[in-house]
Amino acid sequence: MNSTIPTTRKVLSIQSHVIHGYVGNKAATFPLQYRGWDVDVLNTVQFSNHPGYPHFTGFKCSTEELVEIVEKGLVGALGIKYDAVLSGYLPNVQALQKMAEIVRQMCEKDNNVQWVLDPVLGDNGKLYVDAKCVTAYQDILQNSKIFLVTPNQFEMELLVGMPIRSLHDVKRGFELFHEKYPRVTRVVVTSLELSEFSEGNMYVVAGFDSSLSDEIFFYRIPKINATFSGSGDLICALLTDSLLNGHGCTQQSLSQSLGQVLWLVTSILQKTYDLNVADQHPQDSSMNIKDLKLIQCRDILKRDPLPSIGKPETIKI
Ligand SMILES: Nc1ncnc2c1ncn2[C@@H]1O[C@H](COP(=O)(O)OP(=O)(O)O)[C@@H](O)[C@H]1O
Ligand SMILES: Cc1ncc(COP(=O)(O)O)c(C=O)c1O
Repeated sequence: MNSTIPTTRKVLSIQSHVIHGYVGNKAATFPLQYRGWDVDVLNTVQFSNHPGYPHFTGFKCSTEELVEIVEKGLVGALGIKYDAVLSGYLPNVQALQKMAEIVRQMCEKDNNVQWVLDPVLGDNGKLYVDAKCVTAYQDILQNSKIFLVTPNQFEMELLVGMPIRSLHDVKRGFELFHEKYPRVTRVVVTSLELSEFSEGNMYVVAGFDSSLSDEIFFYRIPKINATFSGSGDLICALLTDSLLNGHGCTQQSLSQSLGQVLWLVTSILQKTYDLNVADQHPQDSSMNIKDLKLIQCRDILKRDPLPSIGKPETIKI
């Protein structure tokens, strides 16, 4: 076999599906495919559109259906070897626990499988899953070897059990996270709103890689004047690509990968915003942007090599 031909990486993505719009698997699949991944897509729910719209219809998969597809089908009968498993929204605590147990075993049996876990719990102080999922995620993070976890600010607060409002809290939060969940190697906390940066209208995105250093790093991102659904699912998928796809010769550090992924996400959100402004009827002043314009952003997704959003700042633990 010609060793210069790169192998195509395989990921199993376990997330929600919407027929219209781009959240969950709809936000992850196209970007991953466009960046060269073979994506096996397991949809945990099938909704007409995401629940941020006033109405939606659809159905949820039962725990038994989800378990059977992975255990009997993908792993059992087909014996597929994945490079990564990406887990996101699961419809109830039982499905979350069972699916996590299956993924944990997949990673234990095969060291090559890397688990990227997005602990989908809620946003802006509001849970959008059963409260029992909080302790379920805490147990999963304590007991499983996980490559990367991507909580938002609220989810990180729930996982470490303290409010995070300042850079000092970020430092303490990461320390607590590492004490509580030593088997999790990398953490990226997306869109932190911190007291130090409230004036400048900035988000902070912070990361820590326990395998590399004792430094927390963070990027400041100017806020676009809108809210987006699916941006969390998008950043998680793009981090999976950047950290595990082996673009270029050397494996990148988490901090380098995050800088490039933030360039991609910011470019996609800005283009989505610009297209929305161009499409808007004058009476639609609310900038609650429901659907990412992922297809219109395909040229952005294809950029290689990727620029970085800037240089990270660091905090010593
Ligand atoms: N209004 C915004 N302006 C600029 N960037 C944004 C905005 N909303 C989201 N993002 C980007 O999307 C990423 C993920 O969004 P976030 O809101 O943290 O995810 P979640 O949907 O999981 O809460 C952030 O790290 C940030 O880069
Ligand atoms: C079922 C489901 N999956 C995924 C998402 C997207 O989450 P995020 O905006 O955190 O990426 C939503 C948000 O509305 C959702 O309802």
